[in-house]
Amino acid sequence: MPTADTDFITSVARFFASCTVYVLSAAHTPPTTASIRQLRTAGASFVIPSSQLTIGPSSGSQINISDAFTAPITSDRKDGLFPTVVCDETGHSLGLVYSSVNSIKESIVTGKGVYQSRKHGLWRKGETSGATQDVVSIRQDCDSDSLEFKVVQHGAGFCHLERPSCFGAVGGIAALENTLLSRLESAPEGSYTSRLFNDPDLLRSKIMEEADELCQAESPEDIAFEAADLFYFALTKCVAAGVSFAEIERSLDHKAKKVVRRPGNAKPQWSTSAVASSSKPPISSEPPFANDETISMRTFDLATIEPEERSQLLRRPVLKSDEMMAKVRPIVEDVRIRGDAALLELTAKFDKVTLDATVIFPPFSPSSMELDDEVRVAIDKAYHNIHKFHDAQADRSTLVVETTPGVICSRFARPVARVGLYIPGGTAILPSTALMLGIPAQVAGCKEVVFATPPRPDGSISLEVMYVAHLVGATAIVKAGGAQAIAALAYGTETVPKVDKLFGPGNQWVTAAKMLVQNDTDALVSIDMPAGPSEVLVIADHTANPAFVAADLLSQAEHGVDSQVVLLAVDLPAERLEAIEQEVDKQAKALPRVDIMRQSIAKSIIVKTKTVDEAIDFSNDYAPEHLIMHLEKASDCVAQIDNAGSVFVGPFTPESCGDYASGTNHTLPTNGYARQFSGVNTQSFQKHITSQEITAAGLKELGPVVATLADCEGLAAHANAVRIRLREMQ
Ligand SMILES: NC(=O)c1ccc[n+]([C@@H]2O[C@H](COP(=O)([O-])OP(=O)(O)OC[C@H]3O[C@@H](n4cnc5c(N)ncnc54)[C@H](O)[C@@H]3O)[C@@H](O)[C@H]2O)c1
Ligand SMILES: N[C@H](CO)Cc1c[nH]c[nH+]1
Ligand SMILES: [Zn+2]
Repeated sequence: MPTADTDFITSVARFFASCTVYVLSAAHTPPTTASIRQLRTAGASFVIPSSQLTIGPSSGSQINISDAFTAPITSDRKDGLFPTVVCDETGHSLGLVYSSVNSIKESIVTGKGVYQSRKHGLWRKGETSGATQDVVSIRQDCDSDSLEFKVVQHGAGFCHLERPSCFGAVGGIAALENTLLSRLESAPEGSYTSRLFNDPDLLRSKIMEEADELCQAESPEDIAFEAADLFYFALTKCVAAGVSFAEIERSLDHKAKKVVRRPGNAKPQWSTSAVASSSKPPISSEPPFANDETISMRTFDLATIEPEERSQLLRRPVLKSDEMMAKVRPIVEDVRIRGDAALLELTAKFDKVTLDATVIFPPFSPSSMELDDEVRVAIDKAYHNIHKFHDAQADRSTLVVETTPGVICSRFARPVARVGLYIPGGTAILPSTALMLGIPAQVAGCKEVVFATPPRPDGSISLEVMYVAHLVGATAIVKAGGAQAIAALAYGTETVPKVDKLFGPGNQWVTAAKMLVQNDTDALVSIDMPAGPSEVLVIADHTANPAFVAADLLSQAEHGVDSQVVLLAVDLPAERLEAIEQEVDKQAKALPRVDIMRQSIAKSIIVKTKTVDEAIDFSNDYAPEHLIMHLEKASDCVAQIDNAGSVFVGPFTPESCGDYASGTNHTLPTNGYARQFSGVNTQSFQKHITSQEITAAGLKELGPVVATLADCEGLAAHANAVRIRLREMQ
């Protein structure tokens, strides 16, 4: 007849058959609150300090926990042993061993890995090799005839071949964690990981950057690529803080056990209004969901920020170029090797358009460019202004300088013969870019002018782009976008004509591909400049009209989620700045591309400055693509501008005019490249050749100088080419 005590023992034994025992080794005795909390967080039913291995009613029988744990286990082997899988804390298997009731009990009591050798009795792992183990948990399988030990392995590893696992190398996150731990201990000279350990700001920025990139990734390969980057930086943070991957897993398991679910909403700063989630956000005339969250920029005060923070503010929210290069390289290679077949496949993949052929040649049919009168007249007017300004820039004269009597040097321009013009068509089709690139090509006299632009969903090209192609005399139109279009133009395919120079703005795929092909000597192609996501910097003082300022900021923020706009507020009273911020919010919400603006504005900044000079210094360091000056003495300030793609002066000069029709070019350097590049102009389509003609008298004068310098360099043949003539003249 069962007593209360035997009932208790039976129920404890039954309970143990289905639970995990967590052992606190001698090192944890007495147990610390932290170690117990950690194990409880991991879901431990029992945390057993080795000094307290009995439980039960304080009066009456107490039960030894190791007895209770082993009671239900049965072996189906002749030798009565239990096959035991040993794995590390993250569940990677280290090897297969055997356990006996005695070895299990000793493991529970000591907290060390103890097993049963089939030949040599109890096997206290590491007793001779030093590769000991701390046992983290012991579990029975579903029918209680085999076990799993989770351990922290010390020394050279579990395997007798001094490898971490008997099954070979451990990869994935476990391997990454090991590498990070070894870098933390002793990093090789110049190790990037060690830089991350020592620079929390850099690590923070990388985590944010990678999280953003993961959100933007679309294809399965890109998502895997970005997630791996994010894991790397996140784990670096954990390792630096002494947090193991096992702890992360325990926290996950613990969360999974929670009965009450959190609502799961994002914090305000990470809601869709604040974070880029896709390179192609939905564009609709109505916001897809009611979103009343304020659309606002982050504000900084130049007077109170550290120099390091100022440098951070000068950086754009774009992907690092080496990361973009790694993504773009396979696309470019594919087109280089497989030509049209790859181009058609990539167009189907990225633009979701299945085409039979990619290139169309003139004459273009009238129906492919039939426009409303209003649009055609507007394009014609824009064409006129842009042509006028670019025609004036053409270098048609020959420069002639007589440097020494009888030594005549000259320089003259020739068109680049074959040019490729990229016209963006991702989130918006930009016929204006076709004008901005096609007109200077036409003025310069380029022989082959090849357009490339992503096709529309039905496989056609927009009527407006076709009309501009006709106006500027395009010789071919490639229906492709992104990196694949750039590769096709750079290398040529069976049908796409190869070009000598590539022009045009585009998203990060286009810009990275341009940078990549210009470095390939096989392509023998040059580029205009890196013209990536649009940006604008507005400097505003007390005279600025808040509605105008907001409208100018939004005009570039609507280009894409990776655009950035900057407002430099010069000594603005709080109410004035607030009025601008309210206008940004109000106007953005009334515009069709509000979803894009929510994301680009969230990455954008307001910087407060005390003086105009401070603002201009900041702007020169930022080197914006567009600079708008809403200043009392805007015209006077132009002389102070050293770095900018294009400058817009005064309250009645919206940047949009430069984008479309005033005459200046809108293809401009972004991402700070205005420090060293000009925007596209007519001379971008020209190259210069120098020439010289020297008379006998001129050579008599100059020849000895040349011969002396050639002697200095030890290049006797050079000197000889002069002296042979001088001798002839004597
Ligand atoms: N700096 C300048 O002068 C200037 C002028 C006009 C426009 N812009 C900028 O040009 C950009 C235009 O970008 P867009 O995206 O609208 O058009 P886009 O034509 O530059 O890019 C669209 C193409 O990108 C490729 N692509 C998109 N996501 C991809 C992915 N995940 N993998 C591989 N390929 C992918 C696709 O092939 C698609 O056809 C904007 O950022 C705008 O601000 C700059
Ligand atoms: N602002 C862009 C250059 O960064 C050009 C453009 C085209 N259409 C409208 N805007
Ligand atoms: Zn624009």
